[in-house]
Amino acid sequence: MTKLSVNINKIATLRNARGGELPSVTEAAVKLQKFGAQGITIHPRPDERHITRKDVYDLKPLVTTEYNIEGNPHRAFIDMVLEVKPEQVTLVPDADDAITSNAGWDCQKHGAFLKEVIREFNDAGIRTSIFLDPNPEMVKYAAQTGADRIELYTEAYAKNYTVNREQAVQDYVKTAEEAHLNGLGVNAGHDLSLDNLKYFADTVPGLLEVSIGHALISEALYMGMENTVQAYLKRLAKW
Ligand SMILES: CC(=O)[C@@H](O)[C@H](O)COP(=O)(O)O
Ligand SMILES: NCC(=O)COP(=O)(O)O
Repeated sequence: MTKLSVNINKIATLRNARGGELPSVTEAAVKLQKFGAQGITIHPRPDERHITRKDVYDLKPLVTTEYNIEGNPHRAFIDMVLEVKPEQVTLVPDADDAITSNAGWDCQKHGAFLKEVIREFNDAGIRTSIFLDPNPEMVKYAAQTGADRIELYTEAYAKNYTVNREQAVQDYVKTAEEAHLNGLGVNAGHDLSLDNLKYFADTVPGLLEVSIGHALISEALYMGMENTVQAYLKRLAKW
């Protein structure tokens, strides 16, 4: 079964537009889980443009499914995650000024650094996942870091899905297969949507979790949160 973790960054983007508490990030997290989300993902960025440090702590007691915190492991991020102790941390090599995540790790180049950081999270009992481009060659280096999982960066898939979906998914299948051979679990995310999710989940072997934010929160504006979460869960169902 592939779990649906809803990324609520965009709820915070909307809230921050006015500086108040509407819409509430915590209320959204509670409702999304009630409507069937099997996890909540956030990506607190250093400039707090959407999720703030306060949100990270406020959400902890309210996420009763699986709490996944994404980010670039600068010292302040590492310390916050160690304090909050989510079920999973996803390491993403974002530049501080990146508009959104735009690349996976070069685990060959940054292997020693990742190994050190991942040991800290492992010691605290927090599952680790590292954001990776669909490149099977990179998997053995990812495995050497001691990470539990990889998260496949699906922007290229989403972009090419409408052009040629068989071709768009190929490298993801190969990378997932290589990950399984190396004992790594496989997550995926970025620009997944109601349109492109089903084919990806049906085709990539052993997909444990998808984290979806931008499209899901946008679709919820039209369809409502409950209908939207249910529609995503249907795309992930195997029967
Ligand atoms: C790690 C990842 O894939 C991202 O999709 C990210 O969580 C989205 O961040 P923004 O919401 O800041 O674009
Ligand atoms: N890890 C990916 C994520 O959390 C959400 O990405 P997106 O759906 O907002 O592109």
